Amino acid sequence: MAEHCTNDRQPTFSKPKVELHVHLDGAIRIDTILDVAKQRGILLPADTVAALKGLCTVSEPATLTEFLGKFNQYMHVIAGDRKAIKRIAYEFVEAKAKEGVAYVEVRYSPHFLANSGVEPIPWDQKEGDVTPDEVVRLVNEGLSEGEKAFKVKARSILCCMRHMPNWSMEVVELCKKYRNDGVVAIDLAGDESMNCVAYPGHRNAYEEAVKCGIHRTVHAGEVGPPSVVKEAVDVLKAERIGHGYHTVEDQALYRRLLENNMHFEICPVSSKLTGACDPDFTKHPLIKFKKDKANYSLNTDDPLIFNSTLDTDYATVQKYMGFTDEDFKRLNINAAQASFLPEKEKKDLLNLLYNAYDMVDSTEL
Ligand SMILES: O=c1[nH]cnc2c1ncn2[C@H]1C[C@H](O)[C@@H](CO)O1
Repeated sequence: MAEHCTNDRQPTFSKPKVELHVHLDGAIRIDTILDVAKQRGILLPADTVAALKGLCTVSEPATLTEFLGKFNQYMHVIAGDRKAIKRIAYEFVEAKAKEGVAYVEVRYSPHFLANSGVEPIPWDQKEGDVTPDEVVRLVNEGLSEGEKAFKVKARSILCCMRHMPNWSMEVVELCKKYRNDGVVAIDLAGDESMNCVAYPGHRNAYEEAVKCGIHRTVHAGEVGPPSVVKEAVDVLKAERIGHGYHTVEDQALYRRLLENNMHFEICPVSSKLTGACDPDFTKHPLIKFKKDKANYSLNTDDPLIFNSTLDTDYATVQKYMGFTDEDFKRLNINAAQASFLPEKEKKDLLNLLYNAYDMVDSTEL
């Protein structure tokens, strides 16, 4: 995209930000993929940053299915490698610090990074000994070391995958096991255009999450119809909606979610390049969300694949949707309020934002 952020200019919104929707495996550095491939003796179809970037990124609007295919290019390099898994988590926090993020919730599928105790073994890997459980421990370690090194608060969300309902119960068990080690919620990601209705495996996992007080978000209404959003809210008891653009096509549902102050995790650049929304940003549903004072955040989703940074998203909505600094403050405060942090930590985060934004309290906006 033409309006990409470069490091030599001021960010669109230079105050501390909160990011709630970003995939760890969609946020890996290209040079790290090359480096790990070299170390592991894995031959890639490209051996320079520029060439590999060409294979891993989408620059023109595609479909969600085509976009998800990009993960096939590199996931086998990182999956099943303990050092690499920890490294991508650590480097992720470093990248967020550079973007001015004060708090981030990063999500991933533990099964997609494992090569043992997962059926089927993903990415055509040979069986090894890195289980989904160990993946979570390694990511927790990388995030926690990153937090200390880069002064960014980082928590994680574990993803169930739409096409893999048999993994979901284990995902919620991992959320329970690691709830005191940085895991704050469960998510349901993957190809909503192919699996519209959540399988019983997902429903059971979310029921268990409700029972155990595990926070819940669901990818819904990204490319799928409003009925997926309705199911996410009414059946899976989602507390936040990942994307949710197509909610606006069901007036009654949209009104209800506005009244209930449902939080939408909006990813502008992603929504164009996955074909989720009209590529003309001046027709984006976010304009309606903004007009209606909906509760939403701005997020990168998969910065590796979109060749973007958080600033790309901020610059896009500033340029095409008239977002101002006041709008950015308001949406970041909403993001902090919708975060899955415990109340005391949420309050601290909100105070950090109020101070940085020269605000006394939330009633100012
Ligand atoms: O935008 C997305 N929609 C649905 N699924 C997604 C999106 N971005 C990434 N994913 C999938 C692919 C990843 O491997 C997985 C876990 O992070 O989640």
